[in-house]
Amino acid sequence: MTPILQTDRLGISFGGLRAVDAISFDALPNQITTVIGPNGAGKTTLFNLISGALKPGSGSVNLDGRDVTRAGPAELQRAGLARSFQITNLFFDMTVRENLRLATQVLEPASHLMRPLRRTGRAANKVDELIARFELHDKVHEQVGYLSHGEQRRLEIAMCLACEPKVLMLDEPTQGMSHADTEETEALIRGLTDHVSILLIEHDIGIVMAVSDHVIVMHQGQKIADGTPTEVRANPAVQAAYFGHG
Ligand SMILES: Nc1ncnc2c1ncn2[C@@H]1O[C@H](COP(=O)(O)OP(=O)(O)OP(=O)(O)O)[C@@H](O)[C@H]1O
Repeated sequence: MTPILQTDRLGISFGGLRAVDAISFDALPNQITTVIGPNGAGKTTLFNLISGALKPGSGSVNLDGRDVTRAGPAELQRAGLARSFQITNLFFDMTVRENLRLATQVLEPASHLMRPLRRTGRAANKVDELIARFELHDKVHEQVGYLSHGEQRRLEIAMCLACEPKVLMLDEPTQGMSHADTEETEALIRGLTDHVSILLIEHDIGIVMAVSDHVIVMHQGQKIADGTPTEVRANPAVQAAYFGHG
């Protein structure tokens, strides 16, 4: 299977610290690829390099067969990469439907951009599809500021899907959620893989084991293991670095 996303010896240093050290991995289409590792391992920095927030010092990133190593966030979005920034992309004084409608605006032809939002067409259909998929029917007219934390985080993921990305990057999507919300979100994320490939950062090993197809383990900037959740959990180097015993 051809990878949807690939990094090749991707790296960056901050002063003398090699925060991401020659990381190569493949993410396959319609799979969940999860990056794990102890605090400070370099996971967020790796995400920043892939999503164009940081320019790499070395190596390359390839998205669906295209070299996107030096692309900025806007160009990466057009190329099919979406990254959830937790709930920071939401407009809290607008309704759920208004938030989704704004996020889907990118699907409108450029000639429509300065016109009032249309109630029909591709973008409006996308809003309806997202409302159904994320089970937001009874929340559509609610102001986002009044939603629960779990609902806000799910809405943020829905908004990332509005531009129909090929790869969705999620950084601890269930952080701060109740147990029930976490289980619901886990199932939801799993269900998204029929449309999108997912790159995940996750600390909770239970979630990692439950949702991942493929796990990449980082430690001190380096990749120390790469495999299925079961393979990675059985790896002595991972147990030593990540679980604190060998
Ligand atoms: N902009 C920066 N300038 C200097 N050092 C940085 C910068 N960003 C990250 N670092 C350092 O790089 C290393 C990797 O940090 P990073 O945030 O990527 O780790 P992480 O695996 O995401 O950790 P956590 O799980 O705690 O979020 C850490 O030692 C961190 O202090």
